[in-house]
Amino acid sequence: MSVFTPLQEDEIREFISDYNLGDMESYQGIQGGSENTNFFVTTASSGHQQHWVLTLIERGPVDELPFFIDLLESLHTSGLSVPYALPDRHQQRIRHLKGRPALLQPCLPGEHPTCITPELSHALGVWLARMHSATENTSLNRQSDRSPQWVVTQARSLLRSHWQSHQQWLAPALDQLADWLQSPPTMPVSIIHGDLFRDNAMVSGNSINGVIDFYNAYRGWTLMDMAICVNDWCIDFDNSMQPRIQRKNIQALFSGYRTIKHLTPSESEHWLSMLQLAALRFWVSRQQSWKQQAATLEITVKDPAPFGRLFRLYRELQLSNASDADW
Ligand SMILES: Nc1ncnc2c1ncn2[C@@H]1O[C@H](COP(=O)(O)OP(=O)(O)OP(=O)(O)O)[C@@H](O)[C@H]1O
Ligand SMILES: N[C@@H](CCO)C(=O)O
Repeated sequence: MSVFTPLQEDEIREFISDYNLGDMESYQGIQGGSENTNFFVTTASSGHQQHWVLTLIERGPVDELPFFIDLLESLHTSGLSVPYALPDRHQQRIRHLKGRPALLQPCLPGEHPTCITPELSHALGVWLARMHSATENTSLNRQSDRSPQWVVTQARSLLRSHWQSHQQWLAPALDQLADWLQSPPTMPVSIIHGDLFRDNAMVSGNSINGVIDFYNAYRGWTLMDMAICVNDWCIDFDNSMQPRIQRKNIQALFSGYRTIKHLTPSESEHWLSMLQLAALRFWVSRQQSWKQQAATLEITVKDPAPFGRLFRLYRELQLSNASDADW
């Protein structure tokens, strides 16, 4: 469920009336999210319908909302389709409803992708490169609360509690990642999405209509965004739940990215470490959500295990000295 704070029709109608969008025609709570309360809202003015998403921010970094509002405004201004916060008639973008910060954003058309093709992967690469180019030289800044060091520290703690059965291979893998982070490589940075899974993209066929849910965005390695996308979009799991790398989709994602941005030798050198870090990041965060939310039946908790298997696969590739050409 994702309507944590129910709203009455009158409350939504009054909220919408501050935006000069005409009459509210309909509204509907959105199921499926796990962080915030979202409603689809349709307005009509002079027979022209428009579709919006009303979000009540329930948790997360509320103090940092101005960063997210500025980021989305900046991406929107750069021509990227994102849910920027619409200003009301008083030029307020962040408002309050039922005691929570509330935003009204355009509803992006399309669906979350299910079938990932090389063409769609190429389009994703282009989209990522456009976002990175748009933000690399801005003053926008935010530190991640899930930094690489945080990921390794949390993983070591989980190794002692929930992941003891992985001790033999995982302990040295974490030591190696920690060593790598002791002298982090110099690689390009920008504001990155940080969570661009399939369920944070809206697509039609092989086109990306837009990207949503920027609440994990921060200034960091652009290669991390590539790795997060590859791990969700370009990996399938076979019948025995083992990860299978979809190489054509990875190549297409990179070729799309390269139409706008170059990759540096340092990025090529550290790609396998970045894939590991990205897999570990979500193995850790899903395991923590599992612990925290197992008792909350209303929230769908995603299975951490696939990211553990993926991290292990990358570790084995690293130990076998696999070159890019081998996989
Ligand atoms: N601007 C938008 N345009 C179209 N659909 C949207 C938009 N915002 C949200 N949605 C829909 O609502 C769903 C939940 O939104 P969102 O992912 O932002 O919620 P959340 O609670 O932060 O969820 P989670 O963190 O679990 O992804 C999305 O998967 C999408 O289907
Ligand atoms: N995309 C994340 C959840 C939201 O951060 C995951 O699949 O674990």
